[in-house]
Amino acid sequence: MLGKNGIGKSTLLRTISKVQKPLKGAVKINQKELSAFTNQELSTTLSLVLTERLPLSQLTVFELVALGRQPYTNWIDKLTQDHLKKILWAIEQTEITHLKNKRFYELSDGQLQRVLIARALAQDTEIIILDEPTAHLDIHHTFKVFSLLKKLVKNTGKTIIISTHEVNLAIQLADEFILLSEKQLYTGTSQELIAQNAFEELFPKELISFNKTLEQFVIKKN
Ligand SMILES: Nc1ncnc2c1ncn2[C@@H]1O[C@H](COP(=O)(O)OP(=O)(O)OP(=O)(O)O)[C@@H](O)[C@H]1O
Repeated sequence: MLGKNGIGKSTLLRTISKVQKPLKGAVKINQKELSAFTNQELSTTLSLVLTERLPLSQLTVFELVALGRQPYTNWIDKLTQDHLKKILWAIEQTEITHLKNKRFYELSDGQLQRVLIARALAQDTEIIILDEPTAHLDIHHTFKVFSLLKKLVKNTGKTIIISTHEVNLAIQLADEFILLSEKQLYTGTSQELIAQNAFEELFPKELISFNKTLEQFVIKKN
């Protein structure tokens, strides 16, 4: 999901994930109105990864990821072999095995982001929603998170929806776009959006412009 600052990306993601009520209209997941989902149903259908700082606690990385199993267990001390398997799989997929026993407050932003993705994976939902998952990351860690998400889509068939300002990277990696602009909402593949000149609507044209051949935004020389 792309759109300039303040256009409404987080609001739309919060609406899709039932954190807030729709300002207008309705949300349906698999033909069912979101308002008809119980909390239990929703937490086994959709997981949400936000960039907000977590409340301070003594939780280890393993325990934080294990919390993803809460919709199925309620208590960490009742983890069965099946739960354990899913938690370890999530840890392995996100390549955080070496961090398993660390306290989560010891982690770098890039490591924490992978841990939160692991928790969402452990939650085992069809849909994962991430609001600006690379907000505080350098270009290397941004790419690491993007390629991890791409790998997960390929390996698990999950639907992963992210909002991002990393337009150039998204054009290379995302299968489909939702692009919010003041005029309208565009959806489709990058090629479909390029054909509609949708990327040009993201930003004012004085400083950067969209280069259709490169399929990237470039800085204007003068
Ligand atoms: N459909 C809407 N109608 C009216 N107000 C809206 C709508 N969507 C969002 N807003 C308001 O616009 C403001 C910015 O929204 P939001 O934080 O969702 O934008 P954003 O695209 O996520 O911004 P950023 O990229 O800076 O994080 C908020 O005050 C929000 O309440």
